[in-house]
Amino acid sequence: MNENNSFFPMFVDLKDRKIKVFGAGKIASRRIKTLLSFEADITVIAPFANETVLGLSKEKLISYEERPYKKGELKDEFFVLAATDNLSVNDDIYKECKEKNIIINVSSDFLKCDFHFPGIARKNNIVIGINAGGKDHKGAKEYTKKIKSFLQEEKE
Ligand SMILES: C[C@@]1(CC(=O)O)c2cc3[nH]c(cc4nc(cc5[nH]c(cc(n2)[C@H]1CCC(=O)O)[C@@](C)(CC(=O)O)[C@@H]5CCC(=O)O)C(CC(=O)O)=C4CCC(=O)O)c(CCC(=O)O)c3CC(=O)O
Ligand SMILES: NC(=O)C1=CN([C@@H]2O[C@H](COP(=O)(O)OP(=O)(O)OC[C@H]3O[C@@H](n4cnc5c(N)ncnc54)[C@H](O)[C@@H]3O)[C@@H](O)[C@H]2O)C=CC1
Repeated sequence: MNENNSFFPMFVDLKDRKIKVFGAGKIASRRIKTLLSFEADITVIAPFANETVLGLSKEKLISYEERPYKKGELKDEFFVLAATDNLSVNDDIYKECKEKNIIINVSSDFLKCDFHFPGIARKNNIVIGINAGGKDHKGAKEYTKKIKSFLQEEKE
């Protein structure tokens, strides 16, 4: 992993891309909502899902499979988010992705991320992604808030 340098902000077309999310709690659901706004094709796998995930599944905006991660299940995902609250499960998902060359983001370990999930501020066609290299989550959150309000206050 790249521990010293910054990550490159690659702006990617997610429309209809297959994304698997393991975990359906606070962090997973926040990220699923963001990814949906970029029109990704999302499957969520978790034994328990929160209201947000259940609601999105009911509206058929995502697929939800009520079960734990099964070793060997990954195949042709564009990328995978490991956002369970079980570190060893997150680690198993990470290892399978590495073996299969699938891009992976592990929310419990910044070193096990091929990419980081950014804070996002959007207005019309402008999309701004904020990242602090895994070294300052609070800073990323604060700058996201500041930039969001800057974009809102700006005249059309
Ligand atoms: C490296 C990264 C990898 C990735 O997951 O992609 C990562 C990793 C980790 N975060 C942790 C904790 C927290 N992260 C947040 C918030 C955000 N974290 C986000 C991104 C990232 N987090 C990636 C790049 C980070 C960077 O830029 O430096 C944001 C920007 C986007 C988003 O999550 O949507 C979002 C703000 C957006 C917004 O609010 O707009 C909060 C606050 C909160 O949730 O309110 C806390 C609580 C603690 C606190 O307050 O400090 C832990 C410890 C977990 C534990 O110990 O259990 C790890 C694991 C580790 O560091 O190894
Ligand atoms: N990157 C970030 O911004 C942050 C990351 N975290 C990390 O994110 C992870 C998730 O945190 P929360 O969403 O708050 O947890 P949560 O407790 O709200 O949700 C956990 C989810 O994982 C699922 N799960 C448990 N075992 C599973 C398995 N074997 N297969 C599939 N799903 C499984 C549960 O059913 C549940 O849906 C934690 O590891 C935490 O350390 C926490 C705070 C911020």
